[in-house]
Amino acid sequence: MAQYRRVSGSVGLITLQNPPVNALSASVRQGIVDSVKRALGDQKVKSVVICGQNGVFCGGADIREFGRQMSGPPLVPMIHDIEAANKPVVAAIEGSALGGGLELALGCHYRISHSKAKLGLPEVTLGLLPAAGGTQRLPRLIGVPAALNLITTGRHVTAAEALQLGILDHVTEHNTVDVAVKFALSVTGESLDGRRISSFSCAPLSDLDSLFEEAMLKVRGAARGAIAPVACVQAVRAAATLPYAQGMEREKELMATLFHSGQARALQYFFFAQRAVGRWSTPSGARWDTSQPRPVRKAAVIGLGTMGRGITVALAQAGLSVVAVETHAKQLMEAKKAVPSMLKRGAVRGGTTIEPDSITYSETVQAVADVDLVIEAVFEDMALKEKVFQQLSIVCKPDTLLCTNTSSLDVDHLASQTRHPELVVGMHFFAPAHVMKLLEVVYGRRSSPAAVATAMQLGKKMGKVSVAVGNCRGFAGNRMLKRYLEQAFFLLEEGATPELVDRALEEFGFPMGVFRMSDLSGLDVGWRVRKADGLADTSLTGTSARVRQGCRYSPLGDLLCEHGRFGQKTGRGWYQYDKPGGRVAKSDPWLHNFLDEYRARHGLVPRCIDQQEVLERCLFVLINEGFQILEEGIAAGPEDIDAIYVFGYGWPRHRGGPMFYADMVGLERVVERLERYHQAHPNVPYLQPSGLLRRLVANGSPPIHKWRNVIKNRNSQL
Ligand SMILES: CCC/C=C/C(=O)SCCNC(=O)CCNC(=O)[C@H](O)C(C)(C)COP(=O)([O-])OP(=O)([O-])OC[C@H]1O[C@@H](n2cnc3c(N)ncnc32)[C@H](O)[C@@H]1OP(=O)([O-])[O-]
Repeated sequence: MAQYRRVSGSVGLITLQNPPVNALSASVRQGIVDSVKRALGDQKVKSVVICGQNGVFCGGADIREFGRQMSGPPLVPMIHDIEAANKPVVAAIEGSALGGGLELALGCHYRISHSKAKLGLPEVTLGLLPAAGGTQRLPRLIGVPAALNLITTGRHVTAAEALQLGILDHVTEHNTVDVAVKFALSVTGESLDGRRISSFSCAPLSDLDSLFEEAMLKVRGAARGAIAPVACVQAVRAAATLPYAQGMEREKELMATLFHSGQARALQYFFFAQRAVGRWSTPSGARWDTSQPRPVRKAAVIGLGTMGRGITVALAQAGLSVVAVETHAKQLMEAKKAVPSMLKRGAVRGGTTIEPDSITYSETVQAVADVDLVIEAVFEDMALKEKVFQQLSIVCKPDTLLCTNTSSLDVDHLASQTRHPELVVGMHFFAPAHVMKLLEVVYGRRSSPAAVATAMQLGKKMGKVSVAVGNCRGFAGNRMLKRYLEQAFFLLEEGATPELVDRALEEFGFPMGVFRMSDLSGLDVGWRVRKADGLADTSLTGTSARVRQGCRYSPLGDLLCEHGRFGQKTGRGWYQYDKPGGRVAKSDPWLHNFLDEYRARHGLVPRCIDQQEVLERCLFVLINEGFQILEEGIAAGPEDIDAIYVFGYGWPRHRGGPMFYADMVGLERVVERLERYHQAHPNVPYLQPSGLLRRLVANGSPPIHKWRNVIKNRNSQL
C-alpha cells in the first residue's frame, strides 16, 4: 500500500509501504494511484513528493506477482498520470530505485537521491525489459549509448554516477525526504514543460545503425541465446527512431514476447533460488537462522599456488588481515609478487583500495598461531593434506576454524586428523578464487553448526554465493561434472568430435563446451586424480582397456595426457593452439586421426551423432546425478544445485540451472530418455534414473518448488 499525508502545509507526501523493498505490488500501485489523485485534487497541495518507507525507495515490480493473474492498476498509465500532473512531483530516492522503481522516478519531474542509493533497470536479468516506459524515457534523458549500457546489462549505478549521467537532479548526504520536501516547496508553481521526459527527443547521433549493430553483437556474445538483451536493444532503438507513443507500443510488444517466455521463468526462478541458498540447513538439523557464526578478523592461507593466491586476495578484499604461508621458497617469492598485482587489478576493477600490509607472508606454518580461521590450499594430495591438518591442529588456537579447499577429498577424514573435528569444514573455491562467485561450503559429519555458519558468512563477506553441501567424493558440483565429462568422452568413442560436442553445448548457452573448457583448465588435473584412484592405466588392452570396476570407462583423456597434450598450457589438447598458453582453439587433424585409430583399434564403428543426443547424454546424466545428490541429502534443495552450476560451471542463467531445466523439459521425458540411453549402454549404471527422479514422476511430476516436500517425506519414512 501507500500512505498519504500533507506535510509542510502544501506538499503531498506519498510513502510506498511494502516491506522489505517496497515492491510495486497491486496494492502499492493502487495506493499510489489513489494518493496521486488525492494530492492533485487537493487545492492546498502545491507539489508532491514520492518516497519509500524504511529507507528504500522501491525495488521495482513485485516479482512474486509475475506469472499470476495480474490485478490492480497497471504501471504504464500510473506513471503517465504522474508525469502529466500539473503540480511538480519529486522522487525522494533512498536505498534502491530499481526496475519499475526507477521507472516510477523517471515519471516524476525531479529526482533527488541520497548519496548511498543504487539505481538501475535490472529487468534484463529477470528475462524482461523495463516496460513501464524505461526503455523510452531513459534514452531521452541520458542519451542512447548510456541508456543502452544500463538497460542491456541491468547494472546498478551509484547515486554519484547517476548524477553524472543526468538521471538525478540532486544528491544529498542528509535526510532525503526532508531535502525533497524543501525542494518541492521551492519549485511550486514553476512550469513543468521542460520536465516531462516523454516530451524530450533523444540526442541525435551520427551513426545510429552501427551503434545498434555493435550493441546487438555485444549482447549476443555476452549471453548466448538469451532473448531479453536482444529485445532491450530493439526497444532502445525504437526510442531513438520513433516518436514516444510509438516507442511505447514497441516496448509493449517486445515485453509481450518476453513476459511468458521460458527464459523469463528461469531467470525469475533463479532470482529467488540465489536467495534461498542463504537459508541453508544440514541433515543434522543445523540451520542458517539458529547457528551463530564466529567473528573472523584474521585468517591464514596455507599453500600459495594458483588457488591459494586467489583465496588470499579474496580474504584481503573482504577486509581481513591475512597470513599467507608457503613452505617452498621459490613459490613464496612468486606469490609475493603476484598477490599485490592481483590486488591492484582488483582494486582498479572495484574502485577500492586495499592496504598491501594487510597480508603478511611466511615460510612456516607456525605463523598461523593466532588466526581465527585457516584455509588450506596445498596440492590435492591426501597424505600432504593430512600432514598439514595434523600440524595446524597443534599450532593453532584451540578454537581456530580449519578449512580445506579440497575439490573432492574426504573432509571427514581430514577432520579426523585434528583435535577438534567439529571445527573442520570444506571451503571449495573455484578458479580464479578471487573472481569466481561460487563457494561450496562442505560440512562434515562432525562439523559444528557454528563452523558451517562461520564459513557461510565469510563466503558472503567475500562477495561469494556460498552453498552448503554435504561431504562426498567431488561434493555436489564436481560429482555431477564427472558424469558429464564421461559422457562427452563416450560420445567421442561412438563417433562424435570435440567440435560437434562443444558446438551443441555452446549453442545451448555454455560459454565454453566441455572440451574447450578441459583444454583451458588442463587435462593433467583430472589425469592425476584418475591415476591416484588407480583408473588411468593405459597398459590395459582389448575390452579391459575400456572397463573399470565392471563399468564402461574411456581412457581417451589418459591417452592424450600420455602424448603430452595437457591443453592450452602445452599448446595441444582436444584442439591445437598456435603456441603453449595460446587461447584460440583450432581443429586438430592429429586428434581426428587419433580418434579414428582409437575406434578402429577397439572395433568401434562410428555413427552419426546429432546435437540432441549430445545434450541429452551430457546434461541428463548430470541432472540425474543431481537428483541422486538431493536424495542423499548432499544438497538440501534443487536451488542449491542450480546456484552451484550457474555460478561455478557456466550453466546459462537463462536456463535456470540443471534442476530447473529438468523441470522445464519435463521429468517424465528425462526419465524416458535416460532409460533409453541406459538400454543402449547397460554398462553405464548411472544412466539409470535415480530413485528420487522416478518418485517425483510417480507423484505426478510436481513443480520444482514442491520437490523438497517429496524429499522430506521420503526422509521422514526412513
Ligand atoms: C511492467 C514491468 C516493468 C518492471 C519490471 C520490474 O520492475 S522487475 C523488478 C526489477 N527489480 C529488481 O530486479 C530488483 C530486485 N531486488 C534486488 O536487486 C534486491 O532485492 C535489492 C537491491 C532491492 C535489495 O537487496 P538486499 O540484499 O537488501 O535484499 P534481498 O535481495 O535479499 O531482498 C530482500 C527480500 O525482498 C525480496 N525482493 C527483492 N526485490 C523484490 C521484488 N522486486 N519483488 C519481490 N520481492 C523482492 C527478495 O526476494 C527477498 O525476499 P526473502 O528472500 O527475504 O523472502
